[in-house]
Amino acid sequence: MLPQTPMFKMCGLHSENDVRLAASSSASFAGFVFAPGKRNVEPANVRKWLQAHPLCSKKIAALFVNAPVRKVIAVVEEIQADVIQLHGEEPPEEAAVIRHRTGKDVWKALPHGEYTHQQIDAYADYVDGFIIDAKVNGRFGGSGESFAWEHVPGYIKAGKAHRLPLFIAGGVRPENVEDLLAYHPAGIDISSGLEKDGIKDAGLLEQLEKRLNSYAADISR
Ligand SMILES: O=C(O)c1ccccc1N[C@@H]1O[C@H](COP(=O)(O)O)[C@@H](O)[C@H]1O
Repeated sequence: MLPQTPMFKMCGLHSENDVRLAASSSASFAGFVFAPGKRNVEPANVRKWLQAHPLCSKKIAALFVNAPVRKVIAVVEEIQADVIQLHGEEPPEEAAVIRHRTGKDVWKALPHGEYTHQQIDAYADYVDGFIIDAKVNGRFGGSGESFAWEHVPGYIKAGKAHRLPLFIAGGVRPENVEDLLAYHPAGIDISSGLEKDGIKDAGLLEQLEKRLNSYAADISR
Protein backbone atom coordinates (compact mmCIF):
# COMPACT_ATOMS: atom_id res chain seq x y z
CA MET A 1 0.00 0.00 0.00
CA LEU A 2 1.25 3.52 -0.82
CA PRO A 3 2.21 5.74 2.15
CA GLN A 4 -0.38 8.29 3.21
CA THR A 5 0.01 11.72 4.77
CA PRO A 6 0.18 10.99 8.51
CA MET A 7 -2.44 12.24 10.92
CA PHE A 8 -1.02 15.07 12.99
CA LYS A 9 -1.97 15.50 16.63
CA MET A 10 -1.02 18.75 18.33
CA CYS A 11 -1.01 18.01 22.04
CA GLY A 12 -0.55 19.75 25.37
CA LEU A 13 -2.54 22.88 24.50
CA HIS A 14 -2.65 24.88 27.70
CA SER A 15 -3.75 28.42 26.91
CA GLU A 16 -6.28 30.26 24.79
CA ASN A 17 -3.45 31.21 22.46
CA ASP A 18 -2.47 27.55 22.01
CA VAL A 19 -6.06 26.71 21.08
CA ARG A 20 -6.22 29.61 18.62
CA LEU A 21 -3.04 28.34 16.97
CA ALA A 22 -4.30 24.74 16.86
CA ALA A 23 -7.57 25.92 15.31
CA SER A 24 -5.65 27.48 12.44
CA SER A 25 -3.33 24.49 12.00
CA SER A 26 -3.51 21.41 9.80
CA ALA A 27 -3.70 19.14 12.86
CA SER A 28 -6.48 16.57 12.81
CA PHE A 29 -6.41 16.21 16.60
CA ALA A 30 -5.97 18.78 19.36
CA GLY A 31 -4.96 17.37 22.74
CA PHE A 32 -5.38 18.60 26.31
CA VAL A 33 -3.57 17.18 29.34
CA PHE A 34 -5.66 16.48 32.46
CA ALA A 35 -2.77 15.19 34.55
CA PRO A 36 -0.26 16.75 36.95
CA GLY A 37 2.47 18.74 35.23
CA LYS A 38 3.15 22.01 33.49
CA ARG A 39 0.52 21.43 30.76
CA ASN A 40 -2.29 20.44 33.10
CA VAL A 41 -5.50 22.28 32.24
CA GLU A 42 -8.89 22.78 33.84
CA PRO A 43 -11.89 21.51 31.85
CA ALA A 44 -13.79 24.78 32.42
CA ASN A 45 -10.94 26.76 30.81
CA VAL A 46 -10.72 24.35 27.89
CA ARG A 47 -14.44 24.76 27.28
CA LYS A 48 -14.09 28.56 27.28
CA TRP A 49 -11.11 28.48 24.89
CA LEU A 50 -12.90 26.11 22.53
CA GLN A 51 -15.95 28.34 22.48
CA ALA A 52 -13.73 31.27 21.49
CA HIS A 53 -11.79 29.26 18.88
CA PRO A 54 -13.88 26.37 17.54
CA LEU A 55 -11.80 23.53 16.18
CA CYS A 56 -14.39 22.72 13.48
CA SER A 57 -13.47 19.38 11.93
CA LYS A 58 -10.55 18.69 14.26
CA LYS A 59 -11.09 16.11 16.95
CA ILE A 60 -10.47 16.81 20.62
CA ALA A 61 -8.29 14.42 22.59
CA ALA A 62 -8.33 14.37 26.39
CA LEU A 63 -5.18 12.93 27.97
CA PHE A 64 -5.18 11.30 31.40
CA VAL A 65 -2.58 9.57 33.56
CA ASN A 66 -4.04 6.96 35.93
CA ALA A 67 -7.11 9.13 36.57
CA PRO A 68 -10.20 7.71 38.28
CA VAL A 69 -12.78 6.56 35.72
CA ARG A 70 -15.35 9.01 37.08
CA LYS A 71 -12.95 11.92 36.45
CA VAL A 72 -12.34 10.74 32.88
CA ILE A 73 -16.08 10.55 32.22
CA ALA A 74 -16.77 13.98 33.74
CA VAL A 75 -14.00 15.74 31.80
CA VAL A 76 -14.89 14.06 28.51
CA GLU A 77 -18.50 15.19 28.92
CA GLU A 78 -17.54 18.72 29.91
CA ILE A 79 -15.20 19.38 27.01
CA GLN A 80 -17.01 17.13 24.52
CA ALA A 81 -13.85 15.16 23.77
CA ASP A 82 -13.81 12.74 20.85
CA VAL A 83 -10.81 10.68 21.90
CA ILE A 84 -9.50 9.62 25.31
CA GLN A 85 -5.74 9.16 25.54
CA LEU A 86 -4.68 6.97 28.48
CA HIS A 87 -1.04 7.85 29.13
CA GLY A 88 -0.45 6.06 32.43
CA GLU A 89 -0.56 2.46 33.60
CA GLU A 90 -4.28 1.92 33.05
CA PRO A 91 -4.81 -1.82 32.46
CA PRO A 92 -6.68 -3.11 29.37
CA GLU A 93 -9.84 -3.82 31.42
CA GLU A 94 -9.96 -0.17 32.53
CA ALA A 95 -9.57 1.01 28.96
CA ALA A 96 -12.49 -1.26 28.06
CA VAL A 97 -14.66 0.16 30.87
CA ILE A 98 -13.85 3.75 29.82
CA ARG A 99 -14.61 2.97 26.19
CA HIS A 100 -17.91 1.33 27.12
CA ARG A 101 -19.02 4.04 29.55
CA THR A 102 -18.12 7.02 27.37
CA GLY A 103 -18.76 5.57 23.90
CA LYS A 104 -15.59 7.41 22.80
CA ASP A 105 -12.47 6.17 21.08
CA VAL A 106 -9.77 5.22 23.58
CA TRP A 107 -6.10 5.36 22.62
CA LYS A 108 -3.45 3.74 24.80
CA ALA A 109 -0.10 5.43 25.06
CA LEU A 110 2.67 2.92 25.66
CA PRO A 111 6.31 3.66 26.41
CA HIS A 112 8.83 2.23 23.97
CA GLY A 113 10.63 -0.63 25.69
CA GLU A 114 11.30 -4.31 25.92
CA TYR A 115 7.66 -5.33 26.36
CA THR A 116 5.86 -2.81 24.18
CA HIS A 117 4.89 -5.33 21.50
CA GLN A 118 3.42 -7.66 24.12
CA GLN A 119 1.48 -4.72 25.55
CA ILE A 120 0.14 -3.76 22.11
CA ASP A 121 -1.20 -7.31 21.75
CA ALA A 122 -2.72 -7.21 25.23
CA TYR A 123 -4.58 -3.91 24.66
CA ALA A 124 -5.52 -4.33 21.02
CA ASP A 125 -9.03 -5.73 21.61
CA TYR A 126 -9.92 -2.97 24.07
CA VAL A 127 -8.70 0.22 22.45
CA ASP A 128 -9.07 2.15 19.20
CA GLY A 129 -5.49 3.25 18.68
CA PHE A 130 -1.99 3.48 20.10
CA ILE A 131 0.59 6.14 20.81
CA ILE A 132 4.15 4.99 21.28
CA ASP A 133 6.11 7.46 23.39
CA ALA A 134 9.54 7.64 24.97
CA LYS A 135 9.76 6.86 28.67
CA VAL A 136 12.21 9.19 30.33
CA ASN A 137 13.20 9.08 34.02
CA GLY A 138 9.93 7.47 35.01
CA ARG A 139 7.90 10.36 33.56
CA PHE A 140 4.73 9.44 31.70
CA GLY A 141 5.21 11.78 28.73
CA GLY A 142 5.73 15.29 27.47
CA SER A 143 9.48 14.89 28.00
CA GLY A 144 10.52 16.19 24.60
CA GLU A 145 12.79 13.13 24.26
CA SER A 146 12.64 10.68 21.36
CA PHE A 147 13.12 6.94 21.50
CA ALA A 148 15.30 5.08 18.98
CA TRP A 149 13.26 5.49 15.79
CA GLU A 150 14.76 2.42 14.16
CA HIS A 151 12.07 0.62 16.19
CA VAL A 152 9.29 2.56 14.45
CA PRO A 153 8.83 0.08 11.53
CA GLY A 154 8.11 -2.73 14.02
CA TYR A 155 5.45 -0.60 15.72
CA ILE A 156 3.90 0.39 12.39
CA LYS A 157 3.68 -3.29 11.50
CA ALA A 158 1.99 -4.09 14.83
CA GLY A 159 -0.56 -1.28 14.35
CA LYS A 160 -1.36 -2.57 10.88
CA ALA A 161 -1.62 -6.17 12.10
CA HIS A 162 -4.28 -5.07 14.59
CA ARG A 163 -5.85 -2.62 12.09
CA LEU A 164 -5.47 0.20 14.60
CA PRO A 165 -4.01 3.68 14.06
CA LEU A 166 -0.63 4.07 15.71
CA PHE A 167 0.96 7.43 16.44
CA ILE A 168 4.61 8.08 17.20
CA ALA A 169 5.24 10.58 20.00
CA GLY A 170 8.18 11.81 22.03
CA GLY A 171 10.52 14.58 21.03
CA VAL A 172 9.15 15.06 17.52
CA ARG A 173 10.19 18.53 16.33
CA PRO A 174 10.23 20.45 13.04
CA GLU A 175 13.95 19.77 12.63
CA ASN A 176 13.68 15.98 13.08
CA VAL A 177 10.20 15.25 11.70
CA GLU A 178 11.58 14.30 8.27
CA ASP A 179 13.63 11.50 9.86
CA LEU A 180 10.43 10.16 11.37
CA LEU A 181 8.35 10.62 8.20
CA ALA A 182 10.89 8.47 6.35
CA TYR A 183 9.32 5.51 8.19
CA HIS A 184 5.79 6.51 7.06
CA PRO A 185 3.97 6.42 10.42
CA ALA A 186 0.15 6.57 10.42
CA GLY A 187 0.23 9.44 12.89
CA ILE A 188 2.58 11.80 14.68
CA ASP A 189 1.92 13.38 18.06
CA ILE A 190 3.75 16.55 19.06
CA SER A 191 3.69 18.70 22.16
CA SER A 192 6.95 20.21 23.40
CA GLY A 193 8.46 20.28 19.89
CA LEU A 194 6.04 23.10 19.04
CA GLU A 195 6.86 25.14 22.13
CA LYS A 196 9.21 28.05 22.67
CA ASP A 197 9.66 28.94 26.36
CA GLY A 198 6.77 26.62 27.18
CA ILE A 199 4.33 28.30 24.78
CA LYS A 200 3.11 26.85 21.48
CA ASP A 201 4.84 28.85 18.77
CA ALA A 202 3.44 29.91 15.39
CA GLY A 203 6.90 29.86 13.76
CA LEU A 204 7.61 26.28 14.86
CA LEU A 205 4.16 25.22 13.69
CA GLU A 206 4.80 26.81 10.31
CA GLN A 207 8.16 25.01 9.98
CA LEU A 208 6.53 21.70 10.88
CA GLU A 209 3.65 22.16 8.44
CA LYS A 210 6.06 23.08 5.63
CA ARG A 211 7.81 19.74 6.15
CA LEU A 212 4.54 17.82 6.39
CA ASN A 213 3.32 19.46 3.17
CA SER A 214 6.52 18.71 1.34
CA TYR A 215 6.32 15.07 2.49
CA ALA A 216 2.71 14.92 1.26
CA ALA A 217 3.77 16.33 -2.11
CA ASP A 218 6.65 13.81 -2.37
CA ILE A 219 4.51 10.76 -1.67
CA SER A 220 1.78 11.85 -4.10
CA ARG A 221 4.26 12.01 -7.03
O1 LIG B 1 2.76 17.02 28.18
C1 LIG B 1 2.68 16.61 29.33
O2 LIG B 1 2.86 17.36 30.29
C2 LIG B 1 2.33 15.18 29.60
C3 LIG B 1 2.16 14.78 30.91
C4 LIG B 1 1.85 13.45 31.19
C5 LIG B 1 1.69 12.53 30.17
C6 LIG B 1 1.85 12.93 28.85
C7 LIG B 1 2.17 14.23 28.55
N1 LIG B 1 2.38 14.64 27.25
C8 LIG B 1 2.26 13.84 26.08
O3 LIG B 1 3.43 13.09 25.78
C9 LIG B 1 3.54 12.92 24.37
C10 LIG B 1 4.90 13.34 23.88
O4 LIG B 1 5.14 14.69 24.18
P1 LIG B 1 6.41 15.53 23.61
O5 LIG B 1 6.12 15.85 22.18
O6 LIG B 1 7.63 14.68 23.77
O7 LIG B 1 6.45 16.75 24.45
C11 LIG B 1 2.38 13.72 23.77
O8 LIG B 1 1.23 12.90 23.58
C12 LIG B 1 2.12 14.72 24.85
O9 LIG B 1 0.87 15.31 24.83
